[in-house]
Amino acid sequence: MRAKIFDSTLRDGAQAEGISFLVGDKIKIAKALDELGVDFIEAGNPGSNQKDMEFFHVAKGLTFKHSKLVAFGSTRRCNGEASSDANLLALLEAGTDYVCIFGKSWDFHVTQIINTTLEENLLMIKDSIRFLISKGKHVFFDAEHFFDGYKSNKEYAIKALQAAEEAGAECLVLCDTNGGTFPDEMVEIIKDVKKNVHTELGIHAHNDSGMAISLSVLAVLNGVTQVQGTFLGYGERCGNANLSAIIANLELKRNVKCLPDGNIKDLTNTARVVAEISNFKLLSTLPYVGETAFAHKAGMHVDGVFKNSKSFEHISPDLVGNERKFLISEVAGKATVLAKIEKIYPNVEKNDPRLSMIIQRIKDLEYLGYQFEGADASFELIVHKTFGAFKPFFEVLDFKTIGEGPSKANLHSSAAIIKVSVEGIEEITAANGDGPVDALNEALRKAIGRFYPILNMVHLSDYKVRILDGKESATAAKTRVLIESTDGASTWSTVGVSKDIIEASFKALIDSIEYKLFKENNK
Ligand SMILES: CC(=O)SCCNC(=O)CCNC(=O)[C@H](O)C(C)(C)COP(=O)(O)OP(=O)(O)OC[C@H]1O[C@@H](n2cnc3c(N)ncnc32)[C@H](O)[C@@H]1OP(=O)(O)O
Ligand SMILES: CC(=O)C(=O)O
Repeated sequence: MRAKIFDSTLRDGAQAEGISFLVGDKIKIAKALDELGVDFIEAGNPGSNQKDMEFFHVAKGLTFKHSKLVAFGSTRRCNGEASSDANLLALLEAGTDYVCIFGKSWDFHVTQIINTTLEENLLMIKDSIRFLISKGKHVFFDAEHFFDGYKSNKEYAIKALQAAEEAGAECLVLCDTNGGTFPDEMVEIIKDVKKNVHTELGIHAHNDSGMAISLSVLAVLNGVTQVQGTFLGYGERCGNANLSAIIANLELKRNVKCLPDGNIKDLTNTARVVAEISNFKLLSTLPYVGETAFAHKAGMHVDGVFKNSKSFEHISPDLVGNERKFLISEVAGKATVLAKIEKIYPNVEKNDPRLSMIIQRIKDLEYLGYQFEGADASFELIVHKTFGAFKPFFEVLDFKTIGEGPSKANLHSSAAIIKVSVEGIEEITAANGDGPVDALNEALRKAIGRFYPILNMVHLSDYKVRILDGKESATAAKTRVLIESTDGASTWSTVGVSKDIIEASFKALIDSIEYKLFKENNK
C-alpha cells in the first residue's frame, strides 16, 4: 500500500501564530522536504501576498528531485468570472503544474460566510477547476469543512465533491477544517463518500481535538490515498496533522509506503531542520522525532531498556534517525548509572557497591535542589570522585566579591578577590567583571591560569538561574545555577545550588573547570 504525502508547512503552517517565513526560509524547507521525499509541497498562496508569489517566481529556477510544488488558493469569487478572478490568475502566474483550490462544502458556510446560494457555490467550484485544467494544471480540490458539512447537509456536501469530480479534479480532499471530528464518525462518512464519488480521496485534518494524527492514519486505512498535513503539526489554532508522526505510523506500523526506500531514517533530521528554520524549538515530546521521544528517566525503565529495548520502546529510535537517552536523577537506579558510565567505566558490574554510593549522592543532592539530567559534567565528576580517579587540581581557600551600584556605562560594576592553593602554592588574585559572577570567574582563572594554561580556551556559553522555593522564602530562596561551558570543540554542563546566587554560580563554575582539567589530564 502507498500513501501520497502532501506537506503544507509552507502554506497552512504559515497560518500558525508565531510563523513568518522569509522566501529564503521557504526554499530551505522545501529543499529539506524534497530531500526527504514527500510527494507534494504546498508552498504558498500566491494570491495572498507578495512573499508567496516571489517564492514561486524563484522556485521556477530550482530543481526538485522528488517533490512537486503546489500553489494554493480559493475558488473564484461569487458571481464573478473564473477567467478574470485575481486569485485564479495568481495561481496561473505561480507557474506550478499542480494547484490545490479550496471550496465550500458546508451549506452554512455558503449561505452565511460567502453569502451566496448553494447553486452558485457549486458553479464556483466547477468553473474554477475547469478554468485551471484548461490552462494545463493538475487540480486538487480541498473540500473545506467537509465533515461538518456532511453532518449538516449530507446531500449538499456530497454534491460539492461531485461538482469537483465532474469538473476534473484529480483528488478530492476531505477537510476537517475546524478539527472537531472524531475518528469513528470520520470512518463512517468516508465509507459513504466512496459510494458517491470515484475520484482519489485525500484527508486534511486539524488538531483542535487532538485527533489529527489518528484521523489521518485511519483515513488511509480506509482507502484515502493523499495525506495533507504539516511536517511538525504547525498550523492555525492547535495546528494541522503532524506528518512526521503520520509517516512513521503508516510506514512502521501499517506497512504503508510514504517515502522513497530508506528515507524514513532522515525523519528526525528533517524535523530538526524544519523547526530550526521556522524559528521554533523542536517540541521535545513530539512522537518519533522529539528529543525526549526515546529518553528514559525512571530507574526501572532504564533497567528494562538495558536488558531489552523493546521493554519500554515502541520502536527502535534509529529507525527514524533518533537516539536513545538515559537521564540521571533522583528517580534513577543502578542500571541508569551503569548506562551512563558504560563508555568511561565499561567493566563495572551492577552489584558494584560504588553504584549505590553514586545513586545515593545524586538522590541526596537532588533533595537539596540539584538537578542532574541537564548537568552531565557534574554527574561525571561525582562518578570519578566515587571511583577514586579524581585528584583535586586546586583548592579555593577564600573569595570575596564587591558590587557597585548604580553601574556606570562602560565600567565594570563588580570586583572579586580570590585565594587559591595549587599543589601547596598559594595565589591571591583580583579581577573586575560585569557582575560578581563574571568577576569571580575572571579572578579564579587568573589565579590558576598560570598552572593550567589550557583554561584560556574555556568560556561560558550559557548561564541559567532557577529560583527553587521563591514563593515561600522570597529573597532567601534557594537558587539553582546551570552553566554550559565550551572549549570550542566540545560543550559540557554543570550545576550548583545555594541560598546565595553567587555561591551557587561558583559551585557550578568550579565543577566546569574541574571537569575540563580532569578530561585534559585523562586523554
Ligand atoms: C481553511 C483554510 O485555511 S482556507 C485558506 C485561508 N487562508 C487565508 O485566508 C490566508 C490568505 N488570505 C488572504 O491573504 C486574504 O484573505 C485574501 C487576499 C485571500 C482575501 O482578502 P480580502 O479580499 O481582503 O477578503 P477577506 O480576507 O476580508 O475575506 C475573505 C473573502 O474571501 C471569500 N471567500 C472565502 N472562501 C472562499 C472560497 N472558497 N471561494 C471564494 N471566495 C471565498 C469571502 O466570502 C470573503 O469575501 P467578501 O469580502 O466578499 O465577503
Ligand atoms: C483547506 C484548509 O486548509 C482547511 O480546510 O483546513
